Amino acid sequence: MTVPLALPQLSRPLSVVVASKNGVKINAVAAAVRVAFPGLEHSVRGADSDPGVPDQPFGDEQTLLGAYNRLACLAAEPAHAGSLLCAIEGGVGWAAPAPHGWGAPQQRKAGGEQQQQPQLQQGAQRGAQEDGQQQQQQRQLECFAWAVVQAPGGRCSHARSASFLLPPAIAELMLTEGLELGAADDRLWGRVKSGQGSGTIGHLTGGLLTRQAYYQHAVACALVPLMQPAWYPEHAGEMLDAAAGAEAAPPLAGGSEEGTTGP
Ligand SMILES: O=P(O)(O)OP(=O)(O)OP(=O)(O)OC[C@H]1O[C@@H](n2cnc3c(O)ncnc32)[C@H](O)[C@@H]1O
Repeated sequence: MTVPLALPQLSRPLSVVVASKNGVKINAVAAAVRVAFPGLEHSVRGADSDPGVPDQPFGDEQTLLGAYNRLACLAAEPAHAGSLLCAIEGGVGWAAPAPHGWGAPQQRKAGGEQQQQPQLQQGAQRGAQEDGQQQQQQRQLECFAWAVVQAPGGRCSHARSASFLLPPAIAELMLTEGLELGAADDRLWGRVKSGQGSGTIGHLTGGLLTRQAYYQHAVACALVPLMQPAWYPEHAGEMLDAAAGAEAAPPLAGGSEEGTTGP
């Protein structure tokens, strides 16, 4: 049994602001909002933002920070009060290691069944450490993104995209020449601004999964608490605030209208 979506009842169209001018990100957010809140009247626009991390973030921590920094830029703009704010940051990092003993085929062949016994005895932690080092030695990179949303009421929620292994040739260009993923993709495959088109994932999957669709899922996942406030009590009322905004907010103590929110 699926849980019905909780569509916010708004007195005016929901304003959605995306922390990027990259059409891929704007379209990904627009598509996610359409799916998350079907039939809800809304507008979507992109705005400049500063991730405050290297142009090519490395690892989850830096990439998530970049997404939150972008969001902070939007939140600092008074004109965005009462809007749903969304930020996406693309990152790369060391590929997640396979369980101990599953890293390289030659290891499995060499160890055979005996190889599995030490795994149980030594525990997962040592295996993970060894294989983590192995990923670095093998210079295997994965690509992923973090999506962050801030409800009109101010509460944030984030989600990580799926990840995929980057081809060794791309990883080498990034690790040895310091290229961003988009630049490495363009160089290797003779493309132009691939990050604003189908993206590396689009190229590698023959269009089966584009960068936009890939990001749309991450944004939809970040929106889950806002789609189901009954199941996430901390998010209850966060979307309704958009409607409460300037028109319906009660006056502050003393009768002043100052401090009410709204575009
Ligand atoms: O205008 P902004 O929002 O900054 O868009 P961007 O694509 O440059 O922003 P990110 O910071 O999210 O991405 C970091 C880098 O990773 C690149 N990148 C990430 N995913 C990619 C993909 O699937 N295909 C190509 N490049 C990608 C991107 O082009 C950047 O060089």
